[in-house]
Amino acid sequence: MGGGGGFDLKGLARARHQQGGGCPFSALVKGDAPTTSSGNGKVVARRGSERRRPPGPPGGAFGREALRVVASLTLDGVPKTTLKLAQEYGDAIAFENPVGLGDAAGWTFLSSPDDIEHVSASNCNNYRERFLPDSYAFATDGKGILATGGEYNRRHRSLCQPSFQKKSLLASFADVVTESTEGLKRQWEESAASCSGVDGVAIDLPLHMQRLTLDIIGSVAFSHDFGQVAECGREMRGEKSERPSTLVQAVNHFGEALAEVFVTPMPILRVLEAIRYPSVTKLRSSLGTIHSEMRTIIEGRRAEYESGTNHTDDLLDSLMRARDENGDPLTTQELFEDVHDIMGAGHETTATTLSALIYSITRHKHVMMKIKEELGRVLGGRVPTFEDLNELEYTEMVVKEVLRLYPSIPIFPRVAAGDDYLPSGYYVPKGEVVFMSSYAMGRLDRLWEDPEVFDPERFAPEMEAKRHRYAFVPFGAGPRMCLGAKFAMLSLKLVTATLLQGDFDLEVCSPTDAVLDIDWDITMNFKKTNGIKVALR
Ligand code: HEM
Repeated sequence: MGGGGGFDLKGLARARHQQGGGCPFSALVKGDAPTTSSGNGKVVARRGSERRRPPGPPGGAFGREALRVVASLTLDGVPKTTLKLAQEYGDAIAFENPVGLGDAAGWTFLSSPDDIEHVSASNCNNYRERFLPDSYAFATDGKGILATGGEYNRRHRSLCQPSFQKKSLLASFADVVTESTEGLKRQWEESAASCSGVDGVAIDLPLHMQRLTLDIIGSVAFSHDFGQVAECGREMRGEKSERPSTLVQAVNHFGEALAEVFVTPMPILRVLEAIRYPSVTKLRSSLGTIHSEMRTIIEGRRAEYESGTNHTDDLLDSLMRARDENGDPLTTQELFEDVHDIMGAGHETTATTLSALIYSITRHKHVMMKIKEELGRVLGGRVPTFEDLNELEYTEMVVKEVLRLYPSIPIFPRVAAGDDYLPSGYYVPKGEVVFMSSYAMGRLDRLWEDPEVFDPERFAPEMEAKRHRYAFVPFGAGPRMCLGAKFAMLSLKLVTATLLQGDFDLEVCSPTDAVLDIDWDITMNFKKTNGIKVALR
């Protein structure tokens, strides 16, 4: 993977060597450590013990090394920087925050499975809150699931979670996935059949996957057809594009505007709003449009319920029927907030993973052959269903290998509610922001043999059984784990199984790297178009 332009850590290695190979930058802070929790979640008294901090950049928060790390974050992006840090410093690294930026005590980056298990699961009560940039709370008014915490998050999660766990609902979502993908497959087949040139028809894979997943999430969430797969067909036939619907435009504008102001702190966002700064105005107006369009849909659905004419069975229906422990339903406003949040969380993440998935399969001919063999054996040309999922074992191994190399949310951060000690022995003070990097974990050679090699066999059941459960965490872990993980896995497998049974051959046009040097945009999703083009023949 690309490492250009980043920070040079030779100085660190030298310093480590001079100090006898240990961990030279660990700060030892003497003091009365408060009562804290052990790796298995039990409370242990650590009074009088040394508060050993993870290593940090020599020279402190304002030293040259720290500045180089900041430069790397800007130039290489957060995921690649976390990998470099993990390779150079080991399982944990801490940055102090002497000026109290963002109210964080400091920032710790973790990449050891034991520490990840401790923070995300076994001692999760100390790390319930997610750390997200202010822009997210600004855009969602502090509502929804992703950016909230405490009792609010618990109530909404518990109301929304059953929709992504109930077998009957997942089975009907699976039908939506295959139906939309069949639509795209037909467009691809028609284009391939009508193309006489030897080079085939080149398609912009990320764009097609974005459109496919928007159609899927629209149908699953509230039985709405965004008409994006049809747009792929029109484009491929060289027909005039249809003007996108108001809702599609608003969804796209919202994503663009959020990316533009993603790392802007709240006070500045407020000022930008007051002076009607274009990105903030775009954010507000697109959200207003999504809100009013979806409110109309939600109110229409309520009216159907009341008149007994409702025939849909989607996420919105499921949430309308849901009741909390007091028997209260979600209000119309809450329904909007949760459905919108879930759509946002599930759309681009799945689209970008699918791009990396189809690319990787197409690029590795032996993988393509093995998947096709499995599809032929299990499905024999028919459309896959929910019941087939368990049989598609090799396809699942390939999906997991793609998630290892290209987790579309590469980092999942938490805030420490109280002082704590990690299984690695390091001290975490209250208020510390703890970053867990699934990207770094997926590419460390202390966790994977030849991590840069694309090899689905590492996810064969016997190989998985030997591995630490928390070495592979593309969906995060613990009580804040991805709500849609099952649905995402189901979608990734079914889209692959449907498309690869199409009457066309797929060939990579560009790029040609075995492992993609993917860039993440500021919102932590892969950049929209990474120049991935495949040809249909
Ligand atoms: C390949 C696709 C996806 C990936 C890699 C992914 C990954 C993640 C990750 C890493 C988190 C943070 C977990 C943590 O902090 O422990 C997350 C949260 C979340 N995801 Fe996904 N996700 C995907 C698809 C989806 C889908 C399809 C949906 C729903 C339809 C969804 C809904 C959510 C929600 C609601 C949260 C917030 C949960 C909370 O804060 O309590 N995700 N996802």
